[in-house]
Amino acid sequence: MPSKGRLSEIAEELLSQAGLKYRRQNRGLFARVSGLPIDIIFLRTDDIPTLCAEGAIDMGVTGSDLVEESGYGVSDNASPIETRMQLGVGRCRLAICIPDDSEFKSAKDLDTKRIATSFPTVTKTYLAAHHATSHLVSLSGSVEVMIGLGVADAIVDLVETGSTLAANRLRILEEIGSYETVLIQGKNCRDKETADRVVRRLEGVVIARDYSLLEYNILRSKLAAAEAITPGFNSPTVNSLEDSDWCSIRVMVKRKEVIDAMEKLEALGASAIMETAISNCRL
Ligand SMILES: Nc1ncnc2c1ncn2[C@@H]1O[C@H](COP(=O)(O)OP(=O)(O)OP(=O)(O)O)[C@@H](O)[C@H]1O
Ligand SMILES: O=P(O)(O)OC[C@H]1O[C@H](OP(=O)(O)OP(=O)(O)O)[C@H](O)[C@@H]1O
Ligand SMILES: [Mg+2]
Repeated sequence: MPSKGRLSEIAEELLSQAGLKYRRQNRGLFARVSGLPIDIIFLRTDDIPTLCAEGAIDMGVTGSDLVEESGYGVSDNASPIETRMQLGVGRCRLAICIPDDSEFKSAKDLDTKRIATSFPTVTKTYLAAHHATSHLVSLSGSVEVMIGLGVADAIVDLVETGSTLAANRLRILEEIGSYETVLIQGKNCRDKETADRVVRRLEGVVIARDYSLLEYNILRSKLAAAEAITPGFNSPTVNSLEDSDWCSIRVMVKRKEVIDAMEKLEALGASAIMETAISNCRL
């Protein structure tokens, strides 16, 4: 688990919702999960891919950007780590950024220019693919101020809301990739059965966060049209009502699609449409 920083909070909340309970004392670096054969080690987020690849840890929560930067992320059989799950949180983009008033038009224009970044490997690969060889200045943080300091002509850094860029009068030239928090597993994981249990538990939480349960009543004659609006995970559950012309539906719907689905169902004549949040599930 990440020992500090934004991913530490994200990971703590996910594990707790998945019922993996542990007590971390005074920002200690080690904790034991109650009732499961799992020990947690708190490490720097950016060291987690390497330590998993080296077999020091069996699984880890980290950013997919850091997995890619570590060089261990290539998904082929020789890779010492695999991404078991995308956790649906910590979403961000890695982008080449330049001053608001810069005249650079594309990555190619950065050939022979100076680029400050905490992602030298990913940056180098991207630039090479775009026929640019730049001088990379590798730093571990506060990259956005480097253009102002005269250290670089452009930067490659993570962007989430874009507020740090705006505050430093920078804009995105090109996006290199989109990333999120992931659960990784080492190839020589010592207890694959427990690893699978962790994955199943986290899946329950991650899917539940993404989906709501929608219930509504609909005329049987409109069932096919309603199913087209809310197809569900496999298919909706259909129950009979006292009035045999009607039926009641229970179905999983992506949270961000619920309002839209509700409107369409209402227009179709559905009634008693209700959304319920799911806190955990097994599908
Ligand atoms: N706005 C963001 N900025 C940076 N990283 C983000 C952002 N949103 C999500 N992330 C993810 O968080 C990871 C960094 O996590 P970390 O736990 O090191 O947090 P941090 O708050 O950046 O810590 P630090 O104080 O060491 O910079 C990134 O690699 C990325 O995957
Ligand atoms: O688009 P935004 O929402 O503004 O987020 C992006 C900023 O957040 C991160 O910095 P962080 O807070 O981790 O500080 P750091 O540079 O010290 O790592 C990242 O390196 C960007 O600077
Ligand atoms: Mg940071």
